[in-house]
Amino acid sequence: MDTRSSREVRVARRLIPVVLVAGFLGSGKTSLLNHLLRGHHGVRIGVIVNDFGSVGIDSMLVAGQVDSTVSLSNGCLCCAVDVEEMDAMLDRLTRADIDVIVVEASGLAEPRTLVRMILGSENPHIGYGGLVVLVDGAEFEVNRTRHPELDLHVRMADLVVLNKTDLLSVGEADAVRNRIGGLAERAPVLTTTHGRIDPRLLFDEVVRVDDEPRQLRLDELLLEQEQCHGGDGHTHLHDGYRSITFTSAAPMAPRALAHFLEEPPSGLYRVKGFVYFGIEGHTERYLVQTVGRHIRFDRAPWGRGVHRRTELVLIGADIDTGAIERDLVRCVADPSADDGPEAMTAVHRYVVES
Ligand SMILES: Nc1nc2c(ncn2[C@@H]2O[C@H](COP(=O)(O)OP(=O)(O)OP(=O)(O)O)[C@@H](O)[C@H]2O)c(=O)[nH]1
Repeated sequence: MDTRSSREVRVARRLIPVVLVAGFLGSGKTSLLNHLLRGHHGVRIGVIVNDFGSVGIDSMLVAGQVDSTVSLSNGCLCCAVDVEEMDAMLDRLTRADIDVIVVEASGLAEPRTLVRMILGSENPHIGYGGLVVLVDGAEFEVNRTRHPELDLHVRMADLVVLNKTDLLSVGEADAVRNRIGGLAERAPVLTTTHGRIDPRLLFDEVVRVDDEPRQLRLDELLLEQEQCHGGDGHTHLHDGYRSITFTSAAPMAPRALAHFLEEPPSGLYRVKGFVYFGIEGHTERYLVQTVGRHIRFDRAPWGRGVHRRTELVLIGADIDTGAIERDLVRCVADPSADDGPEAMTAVHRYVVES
């Protein structure tokens, strides 16, 4: 195993991830969205919000996405938008040459409906990017007493962001973190303020070929300013974000790998890369992308001269990298087990045919 950057694993068919940001009223969704829009100038973010006024217009300008932003001025997103309307919005955004779509749910939205909308979308250009649930650390106990459904939202999350920890003592923060950890089970729980999470957890940095000397764009200038003034640039991000790479020249065992992905280790949020199973009739390159427990495989031929091998990038928070490495080593096929093509059914249930 090595620790090369996730950029080095190239997934041939790029899907635009649709990330859902949910959380009770005032939990910090807009703060998180603004943080993403300001802090990640290399990535073109399309946004669907249910209240345009709640997102700083400056930030929208920073992201250069005013034209392709779809705003819903009335009501919560899940009530106002049915699946077809959502698809129309996603179509509009996917045509706008953007890298990631973030849907900010209203504080009263039902995340399950939104997740279904994304998973049920027929748009071939998008992929499920995960459900991020924000929790107001200072108000969680009060809010969950009044709104017991909040526990369920935390349970459904692929990533929980415990926000507003500046308002808590160390002991209070530990207590609410333990409570959330008990609800969220395996989903990573990030502790932060003002929604400042590492954007690399949610989407990849984009490397653009742009060698021309040119003037800095407004967003780049702002980013520079933020970094000069100790703003929320990358240097202040914390919370044990880790990215590790696993490689294997030996084929992987389909059942074992599928099981690993279905029951991911604690704190693991994303897996991406490609897999070589080497089973007769199934020797193509299996591209894999997971968010939380949502798994997707796409098949593609190996490029000419490309070595058949497995290369995975695994991303999470507070993950036990040694244990994950050992788990993956156990997923390498045992030649004496002689897995036949039927073993591939464990993987094929997650294959999306393009
Ligand atoms: N002290 C403190 N205030 C925060 C933090 N994060 C957000 N806030 C403030 O909390 C208020 C609500 O934050 P928003 O980001 O608007 O929350 P929201 O979830 O988008 O709110 P709704 O759209 O009403 O559901 C704002 O005044 C923020 O400035 C934090 O970590 N600490």
